[in-house]
Amino acid sequence: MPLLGAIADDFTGATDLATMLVARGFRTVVAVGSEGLADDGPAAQEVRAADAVVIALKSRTAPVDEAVGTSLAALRALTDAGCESFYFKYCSTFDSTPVGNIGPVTDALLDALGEQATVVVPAFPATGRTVYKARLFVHDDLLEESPMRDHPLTPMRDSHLVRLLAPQTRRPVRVVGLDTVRAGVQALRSALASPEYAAALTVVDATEDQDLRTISAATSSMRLVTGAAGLAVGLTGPHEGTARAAAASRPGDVGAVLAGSASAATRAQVAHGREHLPHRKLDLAALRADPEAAVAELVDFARACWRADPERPPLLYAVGSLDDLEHQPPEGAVPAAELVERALAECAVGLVRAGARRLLVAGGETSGAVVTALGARTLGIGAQIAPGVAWARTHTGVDGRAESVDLALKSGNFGGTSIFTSAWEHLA
Ligand SMILES: Nc1ncnc2c1ncn2[C@@H]1O[C@H](COP(=O)(O)OP(=O)(O)O)[C@@H](O)[C@H]1O
Ligand SMILES: O=C(O)[C@@H](O)C(=O)COP(=O)(O)O
Repeated sequence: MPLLGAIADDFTGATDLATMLVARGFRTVVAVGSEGLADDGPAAQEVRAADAVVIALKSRTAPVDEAVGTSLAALRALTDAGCESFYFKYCSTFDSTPVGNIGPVTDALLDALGEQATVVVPAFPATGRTVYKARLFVHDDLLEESPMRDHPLTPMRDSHLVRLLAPQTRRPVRVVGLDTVRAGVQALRSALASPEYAAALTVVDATEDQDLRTISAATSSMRLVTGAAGLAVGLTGPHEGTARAAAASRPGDVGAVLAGSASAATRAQVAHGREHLPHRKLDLAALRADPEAAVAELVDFARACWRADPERPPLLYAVGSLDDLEHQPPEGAVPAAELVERALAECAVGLVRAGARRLLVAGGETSGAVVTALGARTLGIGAQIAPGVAWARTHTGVDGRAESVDLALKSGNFGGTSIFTSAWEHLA
């Protein structure tokens, strides 16, 4: 029975946290939404055999009420599954709109658990995210000076976590600095227990994994912690070295890369992919004119690529440079973000129908759309490709047939430049 239950506000975030938990010795299942856990179906059975379960939601940019509602439903499902401690996973770049959803969801989860306080820990040093004096850095840049300032859905124009969070929550937002963290577990625990912090959301500085281990130890009795996947570096599960799931696909299975992300790392990966892989850019005008035909054409292109060389997965991508971003749709037209998510999701279905058994998907929202369209209920985390990115084994439900497929859900800003060509080696 799982002890740890996590709620992730997007799908790449869910596999990111699950990858960390698996590395820390937790047999981990990612459940797609909480609905599948209510009955006693295969998803519920997989969850029962796990040490940790991460429920993947697509709530990061949803309206606040919806994000709160789905997060509370997830909490109920986790509690019913036997979980005793909880982790709200949001983005290491604190992606949120000015009205939420990190603050409202945290408040709602605390209220539902009858708890007053928790910590706010987006630091993830392995991916260059550090927090110092409550400011969030992405590698050498403040968040507001990083490429995240141009994100199409959640542009981050401030780096101060108190200023970002305070307007989103009913609770006071406090800060514990690095000096207290470095003073050790007992000092941090005492600080968090003092009256000033006892009913607050407390941003805790961390610049190294050791800081995260200290925070994790000092918060071990909190029923809810919140943060990026980095905080899980301090947890230890019962299955060290044996927690990873086996791959679903077999050598020789064909695959594809679907990139809906506009993030800086993905754009560099797309540029590399364009040099080494057969590729097609999504054409917004064609998708608006006749979406079915445009998707069918992309799937046909992939089939032709597989026939020519099954070893080279085709790359279907939305954004090569920031100039490709459409900020305002033509009058009455579907916004580009929705159009692209829908198209890549339909491509994924078409590709699986055509025989694909491995898909690398770039982008959190994009991954949510793809996984949902494929009808996947759970993801079993397999081999790690890069910090925060792993292959995940799943069973899709395309045309009512359960096909085993490996999915790598890559956060927009994660992974090295060559990940679209090198990821496949990790499935061998
Ligand atoms: N040309 C475009 N114009 C506007 N938005 C786009 C375009 N291409 C893709 N998008 C959208 O940008 C968003 C990227 O978000 P996401 O998939 O979460 O990537 P990331 O992980 O980089 O944040 C998606 O909703 C995607 O559909
Ligand atoms: O914490 C992170 O950075 C990731 O797990 C994450 O949530 C990424 O989101 P996207 O960039 O939208 O994929």
